[in-house]
Amino acid sequence: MSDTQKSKLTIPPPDKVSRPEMLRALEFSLGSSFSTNPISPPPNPLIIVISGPSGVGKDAVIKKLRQVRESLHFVVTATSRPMREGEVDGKDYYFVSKEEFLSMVERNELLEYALVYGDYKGIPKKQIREFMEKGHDIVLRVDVQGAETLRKILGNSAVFIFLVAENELELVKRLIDRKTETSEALLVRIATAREEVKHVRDFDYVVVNGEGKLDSAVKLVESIIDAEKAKVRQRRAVI
Ligand SMILES: Nc1ncnc2c1ncn2[C@@H]1O[C@H](COP(=O)(O)OP(=O)(O)OP(=O)(O)O)[C@@H](O)[C@H]1O
Repeated sequence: MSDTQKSKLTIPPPDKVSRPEMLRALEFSLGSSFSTNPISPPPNPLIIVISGPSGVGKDAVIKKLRQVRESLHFVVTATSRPMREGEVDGKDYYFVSKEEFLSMVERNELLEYALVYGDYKGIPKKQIREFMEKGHDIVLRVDVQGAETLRKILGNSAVFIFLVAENELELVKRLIDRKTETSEALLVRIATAREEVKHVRDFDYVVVNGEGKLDSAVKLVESIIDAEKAKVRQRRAVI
């Protein structure tokens, strides 16, 4: 009789013993006790880059995501653009002067920065490091140009999500209705958006933020995050 056959004999029928007795018998037969260690290690903190053309709804999606996912850290971008009505310094952006911004660049404090429509925007590195160390996932909101730079810096160590409207007309309507741009600025943004949508292939995921369907877009972003956290081969970003 083989060893396996012998050990099988020592296991009582399941209907004759309690669960603890059964566990003991199984452990005895296998020669080791059952582990309570997690089978998979905890997922790495994730960097999620959310991008898309101007007016597509990046801020709107992020605002909603902030309400439903408190564990995410939304990096506050530094910008030299003037504050819009209703915006709060330190919450929406860190509003700094052009001079202050350029000294942050000189001190190498920014992960990425760019001059966008005449204003500087950049991502403070320190904030990302601090929150990743605490185990938080990080959300970066950048324009398409910024996403391309970040891809060069971070490669596949971050997940890149491209937001689009259902079609060009809807995007233009949204920008018109927002009433935050002059006519000239509006024209530049629309012309740029036309070019930017061609860059969708550089991203990992595309999410349609359809008219009146903000909730669905946010749900899809949440599903992407969940799927990323369940990946066997996790991304590992080092800033
Ligand atoms: N799903 C949606 N349906 C209808 N309106 C929307 C939707 N998503 C966003 N909007 C509206 O469209 C306008 C543009 O959205 P938002 O300001 O979030 O865009 P953005 O991508 O952050 O733009 P920018 O890059 O210029 O800052 C806002 O007035 C916003 O309320």
